[in-house]
Amino acid sequence: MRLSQYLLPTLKENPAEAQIASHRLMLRAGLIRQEAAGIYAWLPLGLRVLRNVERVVREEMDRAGAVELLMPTLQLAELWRESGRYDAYGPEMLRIRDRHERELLYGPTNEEMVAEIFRACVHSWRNLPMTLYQVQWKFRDEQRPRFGVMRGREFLMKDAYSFDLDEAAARRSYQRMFVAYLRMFARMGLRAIPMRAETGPIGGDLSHEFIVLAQTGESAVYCDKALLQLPVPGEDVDYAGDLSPLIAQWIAPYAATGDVHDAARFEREVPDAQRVLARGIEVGQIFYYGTKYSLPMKAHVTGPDGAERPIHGGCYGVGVSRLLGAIIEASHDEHGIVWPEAVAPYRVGLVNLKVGDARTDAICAMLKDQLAQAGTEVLYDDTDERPGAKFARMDLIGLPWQLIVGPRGLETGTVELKHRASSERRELTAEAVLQALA
Ligand SMILES: Nc1ncnc2c1ncn2[C@@H]1O[C@H](COS(=O)(=O)NC(=O)[C@@H](N)CS)[C@@H](O)[C@H]1O
Repeated sequence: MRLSQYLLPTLKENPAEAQIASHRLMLRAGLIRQEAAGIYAWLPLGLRVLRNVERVVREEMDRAGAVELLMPTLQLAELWRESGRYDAYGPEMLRIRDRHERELLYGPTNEEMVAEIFRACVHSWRNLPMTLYQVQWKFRDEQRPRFGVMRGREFLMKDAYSFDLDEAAARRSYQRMFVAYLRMFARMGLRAIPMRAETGPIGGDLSHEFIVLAQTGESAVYCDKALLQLPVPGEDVDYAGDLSPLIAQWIAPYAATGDVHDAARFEREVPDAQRVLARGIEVGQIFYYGTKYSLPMKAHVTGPDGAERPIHGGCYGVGVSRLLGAIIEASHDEHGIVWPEAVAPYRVGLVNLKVGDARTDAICAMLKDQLAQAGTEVLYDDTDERPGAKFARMDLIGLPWQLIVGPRGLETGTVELKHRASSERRELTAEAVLQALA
């Protein structure tokens, strides 16, 4: 992609309204633009990252056996009257009337709707276990949207819902999602810690939040340092097997957010040197809620004994748009964003220091084509701005690699390859660069 034909409205100054690094950097790097309080336009570079985060989430959900569908953002109010949550949900719910005066709402979550789809389509225990998921925009009319996409009003969520014959089976579905969450956040370069959590408006009696440690996080975090060193399950993890021993490793050490923290227990169980007191960002939350929705919504199946019974359910949410903020909070420096390779919008920023010079133009064209053939996405800075401005912008948008082509380097037949995260620079021949990036 040529920068001269791209939309990348970077900002020199820190916007006054941005209080945390990720909000500042997402605006300055031209990833998003606020259209209303808590409502953002996703500009080209930000959208590429959002799609990459979605890809990692989908891959791990699919690996764990979940099946993707897509539900509408608009829902009938009567669906929420069936579960009794319509009035209980409160002012966060955006209520809409259509031209026929029918009561609709912009979905903050989809437990009722997925139960309606399930009860219409599935009637036998032979179809279970089943976990359905979607990646869909949600609306919650937060009283104080803030920190950019971290607490928005319209935001992108992966929400999954499991359906099982009984509690034991439902807990196994819960364990599969727990492991899938450990994997997906690790692949995004994050260390997300599972913590027991309150269940709130979603309900149920078992829930874990997945928290990424960050100074600016909204949640207070107390945990055993052991949790920061546990190995994340590999891609060969056996989802059909018993995940209990693996899960036990992750829930044995003390971990709690401020609202459920037991100070006495923390002091008793965790040696001083192992105690972590930090702040964190909730990037995902999973719930087991049994028959909370299947009873009122009559989501039943016929069991092996021929009797009808309500399914046992759970739901599993990931803040897909929030993750861009969380990743930046966890991975930036004084020059800007440092994207992990798995989610970076482009892998290489190719900088031509003398656009219009036949030799630099030719080398850049060759490198861009060769890298594209090798499957490496390149953002080509073919603008005629000064080198200093080009370097600063490349550092700000945080692509993993910078490939700098200038007349002086070409005198000695070399180009410069810079690794953004380590700032390590190497003068290499074009061939060596292609090898290094293979
Ligand atoms: N206002 C918001 N802005 C951005 N992300 C949010 C917001 N509210 C929640 N999230 C993200 O969405 C995730 C799931 O939200 S939730 O309320 O915990 N869970 C649910 O809604 C369940 N229905 C999941 S299936 C949260 O862990 C958080 O990462």
